[in-house]
Amino acid sequence: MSPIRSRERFFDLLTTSAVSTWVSSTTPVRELARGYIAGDNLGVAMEVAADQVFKGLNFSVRFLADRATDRHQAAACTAEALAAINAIRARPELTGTAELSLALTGLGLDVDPVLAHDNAVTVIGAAQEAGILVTIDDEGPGDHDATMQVQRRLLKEYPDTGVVVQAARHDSLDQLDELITAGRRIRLCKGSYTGPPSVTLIRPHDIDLRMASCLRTLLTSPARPLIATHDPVFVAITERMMSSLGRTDVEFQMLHGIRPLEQRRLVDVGRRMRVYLPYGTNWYEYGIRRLVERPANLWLLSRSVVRHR
Ligand SMILES: Cc1cc2nc3c(=O)[nH]c(=O)nc-3n(C[C@H](O)[C@H](O)[C@H](O)COP(=O)(O)OP(=O)(O)OC[C@H]3O[C@@H](n4cnc5c(N)ncnc54)[C@H](O)[C@@H]3O)c2cc1C
Repeated sequence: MSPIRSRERFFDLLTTSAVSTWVSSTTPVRELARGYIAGDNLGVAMEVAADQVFKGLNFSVRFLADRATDRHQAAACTAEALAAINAIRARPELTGTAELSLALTGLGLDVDPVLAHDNAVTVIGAAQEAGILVTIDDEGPGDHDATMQVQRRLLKEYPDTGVVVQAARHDSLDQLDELITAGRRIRLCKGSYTGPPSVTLIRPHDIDLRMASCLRTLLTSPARPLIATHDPVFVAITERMMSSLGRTDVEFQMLHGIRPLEQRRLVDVGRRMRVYLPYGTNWYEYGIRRLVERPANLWLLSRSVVRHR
């Protein structure tokens, strides 16, 4: 089985309710997973954001909401995004550095795509007034098509909205073709989710080749490239292409807790760097996804599961 497929199976096992109750209370796993989270609440996340800004980084906050299963939950998630906008607004030192990453499932995508759209409009409108950028996350193959439908509508109304392209999808280059337009903010990442073989590439080598093609397409386009990777190879290729193409508008993006020294190095050499700051008490699934992405963590995770059994 491909390492990516086994990683996804392991993630599925760790997020079943019986195992997750145990693993989330296992101290080393809990501590490691929480290293990827900016904090349990908005107040703490804002302190982390201010620290990043002090160090010369920009940031993107993401509230780790449950998937909304009714309008009430979707409204609560919308209210949290508006609270984040107000919290950023209240701190003048954060002016011009902030982005919100939005997961449409939190805003009601499962309940009704129209509801998710309307809630996103409320958030994007408020963010725009406050000078804060917004990017729509791609939550994986199960949500991709519904997300794209809502996103197409949002892009007509708010063309500055940032979008995500997961290189690992078979249709990633077609997606770039559809999305590329002058100035559009496009976040290119390898993609965290494995879908059926008809939807996503499975072999790491194939994903890397596709990432390279997407990178070339994006960097030679008039869109605004947001390169979301920790991979030293792709950081180096991006830097080399930036100098050969004379592009200075490229933004690097990395996740909180991953390669912080590299994040600082990029700032020190004059690159634009944004760190993604997820926050909230609902940290388990996000934290475990990050842990299984790193082979070095698998031993620790396997030991926790074996002890559980
Ligand atoms: C700002 C941002 C937003 C993102 N948004 C999305 C999204 O909307 N949808 C989506 O599917 N994916 C998203 N991703 C995740 C992305 O798709 C990858 O899963 C993730 O970034 C790992 O891929 P990589 O390019 O770093 O390469 P990899 O080959 O996975 O990793 C390269 C190197 O980075 C380091 N590294 C990577 N992951 C970890 C880790 N978890 N812990 C410790 N070290 C690590 C290791 O040194 C590794 O060798 C986002 C990533 C970023 C940075």
